[in-house]
Amino acid sequence: MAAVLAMVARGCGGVWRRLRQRCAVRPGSGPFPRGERAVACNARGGMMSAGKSGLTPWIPVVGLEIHAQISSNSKLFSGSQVQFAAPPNSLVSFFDASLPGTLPVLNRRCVEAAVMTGLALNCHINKKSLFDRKHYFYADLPAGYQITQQRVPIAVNGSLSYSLCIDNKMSQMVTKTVRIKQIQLEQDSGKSLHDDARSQTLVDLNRAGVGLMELVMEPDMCCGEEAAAAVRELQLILQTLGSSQAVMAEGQLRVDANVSVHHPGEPYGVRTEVKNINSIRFLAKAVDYEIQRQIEELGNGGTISNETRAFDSKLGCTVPMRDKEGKQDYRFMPEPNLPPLILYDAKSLPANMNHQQVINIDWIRERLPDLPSVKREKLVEQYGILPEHSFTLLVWQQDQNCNSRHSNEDGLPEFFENVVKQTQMKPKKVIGWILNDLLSYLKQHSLTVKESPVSSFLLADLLNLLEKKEISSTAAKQVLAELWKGKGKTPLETVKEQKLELLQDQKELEQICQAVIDGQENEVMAIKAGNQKVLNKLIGLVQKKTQGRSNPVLVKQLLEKKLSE
Ligand SMILES: Nc1ncnc2c1ncn2[C@@H]1O[C@H](COP(=O)(O)OP(=O)(O)OP(=O)(O)O)[C@@H](O)[C@H]1O
Ligand SMILES: [Mg+2]
Ligand SMILES: [Mg+2]
Repeated sequence: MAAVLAMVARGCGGVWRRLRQRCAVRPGSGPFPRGERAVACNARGGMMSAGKSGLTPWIPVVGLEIHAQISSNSKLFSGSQVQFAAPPNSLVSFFDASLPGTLPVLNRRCVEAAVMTGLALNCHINKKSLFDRKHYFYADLPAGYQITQQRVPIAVNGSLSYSLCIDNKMSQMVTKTVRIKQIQLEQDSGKSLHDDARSQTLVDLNRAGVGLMELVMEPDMCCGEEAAAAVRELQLILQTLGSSQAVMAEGQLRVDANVSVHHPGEPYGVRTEVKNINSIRFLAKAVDYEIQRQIEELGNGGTISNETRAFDSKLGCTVPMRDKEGKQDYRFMPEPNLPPLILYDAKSLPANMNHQQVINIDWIRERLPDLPSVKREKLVEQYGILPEHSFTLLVWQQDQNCNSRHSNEDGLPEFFENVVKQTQMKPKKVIGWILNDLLSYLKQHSLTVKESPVSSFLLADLLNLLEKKEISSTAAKQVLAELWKGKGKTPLETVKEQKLELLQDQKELEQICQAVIDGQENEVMAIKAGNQKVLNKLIGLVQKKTQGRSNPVLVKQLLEKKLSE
């Protein structure tokens, strides 16, 4: 065990600690009742787990398949509208319902979105990709097959870099990379609505035929935290590109987590697949649960079968759904109604070609927006803020996108930049006001940046007063609290109304300092005996007496002078 514990170094240490605490607190009970276990990271960032005996470490392996709904007005092969929560079966064309004689017509927007996503994820874009039929029987799949890209997908061999904090500390971030095996275009299925009361199942085909990108990642991850961080970054990239709104709560981003464990030097273990996880928090929990369950099972002499499981968010565990397709034959065959999808680049584009009829990969590449990683780098370079602060700015924006459905609106980074443009305060100081003060208000009131009653202009105005030493930072916080009430007053008006101007009268300030010194004999003795920390208490008392209107630097000087007399 000691050897395994020594490996807690990077990445998933927080998970390890939580799991260990759970085991320590509830020995022999809970979801993993037997045996001691530990999960830690090895040097390459992988998580290692000791089984029952504690002698043979386990290496968990995690690979994700992600279905991202393409942001498009119409479906992948039909003109039906795409809309969330429309009345059941109100957005269904004859093709979506698989009426005989109907044919697919490929949606250009969906292809462009997949190319954009592939380029953003450093993929090779195949200039020729193929469509296939994947057969399976289910009530919400009227054709009996799904059109997908099994043999030659549109994009292959990419990578996604993502960062995660060690032990939940923003200051200790590591960056990792997961390989993207492929991105394929495919149709979504309909939805089965189970009516338990009447023991019947109803089918809604609104979602049938909506364009999806399936992103298949290589099994490069090793714990729930890594999987969660990778999906977070992917979500932000998709939203930045506009290729998917990626709102998980609306099923626009669904994750299948493949998990296995094996001993070092041995081949990968049999994987189970936890299907359709629709929240990043649940993803992390499902993966970690599944790792522990498999270790437990194998440690007790059992075996892992290649099965499909679901995550029960109420119980916090995974449960079997059905056996995996080792037994199920999808009977893949080429889709006869769709020719190969041909894309061009600047070199291969035929002369005199009508641009409306072709897709030029280079044209799309040139128009890619700045990706989140580039945005973060620019923020750090341009404004000198810490990398972890740039991270918080973008992650907060992402949370907003997911909650507010305005994924393309200006977010926190833009707010920060606008404040910086309008104030003389240094960006390094401005970021503190945004991340500590503004964010806590927004969080408290569950508001988006757009809904903030304090605009970037107002905040800049306030910070200018502070910069010009017209108010103290304590007073600035009071003004911010007032501005937050949204009464339409300017910071200066608020300062005047509440009499928060900095005390300029040095004589008055000296008198107040003297009064504080006279009333704090013990503290004065402590300071004189060399305990300088106590000075802060006296500064605080002066601030209190002046209702935060004194300049703490000046107060410190005055107190020091008086105490040395
Ligand atoms: N031993 C393993 N442990 C964990 N994950 C694995 C392992 N082997 C493969 N994977 C992951 O399993 C996933 C396989 O996805 P892929 O789409 O290729 O096949 P599939 O799950 O059989 O197909 P589908 O679910 O689309 O019908 C990939 O994300 C891959 O990284
Ligand atoms: Mg797959
Ligand atoms: Mg799968």
